[in-house]
Amino acid sequence: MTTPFVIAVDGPAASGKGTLSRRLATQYGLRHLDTGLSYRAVAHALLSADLSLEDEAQAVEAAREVDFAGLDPLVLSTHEVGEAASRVSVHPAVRRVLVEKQRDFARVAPGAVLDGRDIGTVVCPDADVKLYVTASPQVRAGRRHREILRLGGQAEYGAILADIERRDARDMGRADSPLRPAADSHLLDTSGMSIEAAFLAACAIVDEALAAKN
Ligand SMILES: Nc1ncnc2c1ncn2[C@@H]1O[C@H](COP(=O)(O)OP(=O)(O)OP(=O)(O)O)[C@@H](O)[C@H]1O
Ligand SMILES: Nc1ccn([C@@H]2O[C@H](COP(=O)(O)O)[C@@H](O)[C@H]2O)c(=O)n1
Repeated sequence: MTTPFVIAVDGPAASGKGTLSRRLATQYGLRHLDTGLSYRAVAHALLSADLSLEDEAQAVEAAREVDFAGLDPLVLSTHEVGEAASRVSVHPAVRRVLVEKQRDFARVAPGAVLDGRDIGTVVCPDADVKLYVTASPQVRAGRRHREILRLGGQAEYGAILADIERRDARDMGRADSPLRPAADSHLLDTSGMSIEAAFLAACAIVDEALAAKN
């Protein structure tokens, strides 16, 4: 493979894009970047410094400091940080800084799997494969609920569903880089699919693209 092979995976919260992306990266020997963590890192920096999430200039400063190698999913994966991330991600100047860093990551051989909300539409519009992973809000809320309980936490299904619907509305409704499938993306609705079935369906799509590239 001469030029980096890039797989773009987009989708709404708790759709399973991270799970799928990690497996695809392992399967195809690619690097993986969860771009949601970079928006979470900006939000976490503002929250920790007691700064307003509406303060675009401070958010840009925090975005410039983001180092993908130093992102800690354990610290950044809380509900509070996720909610704050969806608020800082509406700032266009923050997006510009993070998108440049994400593109730099994708450029390195042998290539990468990036997951997020705008990978196929904005970050890597020329990606070799674009997947749009989704599932109904009820299915996604059920998965997240089970995940939290499995990890020993406490959560109420109704509150998670409300959170997912609010996050969808904000991510799909913002002016800059709203969440939407790229015109040339493959839609994977995993509402009735196991993790394994979703992975196999994605591999079939990637294998076809690899064959066409080589
Ligand atoms: N096809 C599937 N069937 C059942 N459970 C799934 C499936 N895909 C993912 N899951 C589970 O759903 C939960 C959410 O998955 P994951 O964290 O990959 O979603 P995500 O889209 O990356 O979420 P976020 O955007 O919030 O980071 C996890 O517990 C995961 O194990
Ligand atoms: N490419 C991306 C990735 C994420 N966001 C925003 O960050 C929030 C948190 O993302 P998770 O995937 O970790 O849940 C998300 O709700 C988006 O608002 C983004 O804008 N672009």
